[in-house]
This record gives sequence, structure tokens and C-alpha cells, in this order.
Amino acid sequence: MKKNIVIIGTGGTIAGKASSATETLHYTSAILSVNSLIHEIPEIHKIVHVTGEQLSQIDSCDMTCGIWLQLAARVNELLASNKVDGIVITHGTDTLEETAYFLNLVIQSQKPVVLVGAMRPVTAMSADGPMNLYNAVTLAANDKSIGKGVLVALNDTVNCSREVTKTNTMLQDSFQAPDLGYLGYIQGGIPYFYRLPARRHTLCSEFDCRGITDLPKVEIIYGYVDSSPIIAEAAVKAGAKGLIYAGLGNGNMSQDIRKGLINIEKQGVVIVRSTRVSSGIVTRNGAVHDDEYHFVVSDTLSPQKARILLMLALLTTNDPVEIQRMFWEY
Ligand SMILES: NC(=O)C[C@H](N)C(=O)O
Repeated sequence: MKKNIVIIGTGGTIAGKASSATETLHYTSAILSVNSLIHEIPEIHKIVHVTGEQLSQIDSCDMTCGIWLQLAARVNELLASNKVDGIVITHGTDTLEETAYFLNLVIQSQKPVVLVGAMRPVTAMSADGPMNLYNAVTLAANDKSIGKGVLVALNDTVNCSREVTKTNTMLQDSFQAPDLGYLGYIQGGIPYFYRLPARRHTLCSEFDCRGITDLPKVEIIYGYVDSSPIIAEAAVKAGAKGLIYAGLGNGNMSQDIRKGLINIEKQGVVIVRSTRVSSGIVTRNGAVHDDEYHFVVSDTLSPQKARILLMLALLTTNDPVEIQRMFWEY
């Protein structure tokens, strides 16, 4: 029996148009509606019953926490219905990994949710969007995708939302998990899985954003030679309740930054040490005495994903011990 898949459009290059078939750089994102994207791939109707819904029409650099909350509410509502078997979300690639990880933490269903985008606009020669979308639909409709958390499907690969990142500004194989690897491949409309996400997600997640209209403010501070704490201090002045420090190496920091962050932590702001390095664990009490300063470490989460987990954690607690537990579990 054919599955019922809803495709939610949010914009991005997958819905973008340029003035010629050779133009892959100068184009406008988020022009075509989700229903036009579905229309471009009639093959979809042979495998699933599909419905399109437009939630936003933006370049993903304009994604907001407000849109995330609306998207999460709609996905949860759709998946609660026995008439929906899975969801595909079309999205710009610039922040796709962030939306995917946010949904991975707040969707309360085992049913497949797959995010998809494209590196080339629809008008380009060899546009990647149509095949990516077709693959994403086959992934969302496959029983093997049930219970695997929010997935990301581009360039014939399946990635875990916790680990996937955009690794290249232009190439079609941009979406990878350089640290921990793909979950699998999609070939001939069939997903092949080789490993499972090990961390808590979706139905096993403790995070619930129902009824929430905004998320606590968390800013990211970047580490570099001779950096000072002024940006961190300005962020706190502007209302940040948490800071992610995208540190050097193993989340390391200069004495100057350390003093600044210790001072900020004493004001009740949660400090998470992450790293600007693209792979590896940020070790607790490794480069910095976290127990003494009440800092949290991000484990293997990138700074942008650590920010999402911290925003959700801050909805219920600002206790660094409890927040550290969450960073080990999600
Ligand atoms: N390839 C893309 O989708 C990039 C675009 N700027 C976006 O994120 O919406």
C-alpha cells in the first residue's frame, strides 16, 4: 500500500531560480512553491500519496527560532494523524543541519522526518534538487527510516541530523558527517542503512516546546589569537542566557577569555565549551577546569548544534550539572 507523505516547503535553493541554465551562483532562493517542486517529479506519485504544504518561503539564512517552533508544532500535529506516514521538509542548505537537529530534539514521533535541500537552483543544468527530493520521499516512505530520528538526505546519502554538516560552499556532496560518517546511502529509490544514531532523539527526547513562543537567547563566541572577552560581555548585556564558546583545539581559551567567561558564569549565564575544530570530543576538565568554573562541554556537537541543545535545556534549567548530563545524552 502507498504511504502518505507530506512535503513541507520552507524555501532554499531547492526552490530557487537563476536567469540561465549555466548560472549556479547568482540566483534567487525560495521562488518555486512546494507544489511546483512536486509537479517537477511526477515519478513520486508512482510510489507515494503526496501532499504539499508551504510553511515559509525563505533563504535559510533567514530561518528563525519562531519559524522552528511553528514548524515543530505542524510536524508534530501531522505525525499525530494516522493519515500521515512521514514528512519531508525542503530547506535551504545554509542552516539545514540546525533545523534538522532542532526537530530531532522536539518531534514526538517515531515516524520518518527527512530534511532535503539542493546546492544548485532548479534552473541549473544538472540541478540536484529533483533527485534529492525524490530520494528524500523514498526515505520518508521506507519502514527502515522509522525510529531513526530526523534524517538528512542529499546527494544519495543518508545522514544523522546530530552529526551532519555543510562541508563545502558549492559542491553537491557538501552534506557529510566528517567525524562520525554517513548513516547510509540511497540507491535506485532504496535506502541502505549501515549504522544507527546512538543518542536520544524524537520520542525518547525530554524536550517539549509545545506552547513555547520563543527560545532563550544563546550566542556563539569564536576563539582566535588575541581574542578578548568583549564580544561575550556584549552578548550578555544584550540578554544572552547562555554562551557557546567555539574554542581552540579541545575547547581551549586564552587566560583573558577564561577570566571573562568565569565572571560571566558567576552572573548565572551558562557557558558551554565547544570547538572550532571540525571533529573530536571536547573533553571535560581537559583543556580547562570545568568543575571549578561550572562550565559545560559540548561533547562532539558543533557550536551551532550546541547552541540548539542549550536553548532547549534553558527552557527548564540553568544548572550546569544537569545541562552537562544533557550534552552527554543528546
Ligand atoms: N543551497 C542553498 O540552499 C543555499 C541558500 N542560501 C539557502 O540556504 O537557502
